[in-house]
Amino acid sequence: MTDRLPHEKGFHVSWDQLHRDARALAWRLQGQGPGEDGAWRMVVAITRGGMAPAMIAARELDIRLVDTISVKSYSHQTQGAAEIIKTPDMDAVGDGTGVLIIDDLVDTGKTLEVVRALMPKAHVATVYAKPKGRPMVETFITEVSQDTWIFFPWDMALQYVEPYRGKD
Ligand SMILES: O=P(O)(O)OC[C@H]1O[C@H](OP(=O)(O)OP(=O)(O)O)[C@H](O)[C@@H]1O
Ligand SMILES: O=c1[nH]c(=O)c2nc[nH]c2[nH]1
Ligand SMILES: [Mg+2]
Repeated sequence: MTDRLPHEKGFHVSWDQLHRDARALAWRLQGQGPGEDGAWRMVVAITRGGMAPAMIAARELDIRLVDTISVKSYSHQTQGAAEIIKTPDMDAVGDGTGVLIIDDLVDTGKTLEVVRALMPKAHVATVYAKPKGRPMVETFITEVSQDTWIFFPWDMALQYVEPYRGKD
């Protein structure tokens, strides 16, 4: 086992940055819904990564109806087939009109492929997007290259690093 990750680039996101970017996403979505005054009816967070940005966006957009969909596809950084293991309340979702689906990021788009099939009329928004999955998302904030791994604050901890001098 190596302590280096098999990805060329890392994009490290702090809690503060995530909060700012999720609020920017909400700002972009505000008034774009199909309801009166462009309101959205409901938020569906894709667990687990979508829950933090969904909570922040729901707060900013004053949406009280929030549900989750659980999709399992990655084990660490290796992807398998995407599978829905828990659906939201489909009576509330209906055909998806006025529903905002929120995730932290789209990478290959496989997760969103199965989510979209369940709620075809919903609006899909992610905070971050990689080029391959970008066509699966209607609204996003920041794009990173396909060979970048995004590190989220819930997967990291502050730790001591050696100064540059003395490393070699
Ligand atoms: O576009 P894709 O290639 O499908 O990848 C994107 C998905 O992968 C990650 O979730 P993951 O399945 O790792 O689960 P988690 O949110 O519970 O960490 C991320 O949060 C997205 O949901
Ligand atoms: O934390 C993560 N960062 C990523 O870049 C990514 N891509 C798929 N799934 C991911 N999870
Ligand atoms: Mg996820």
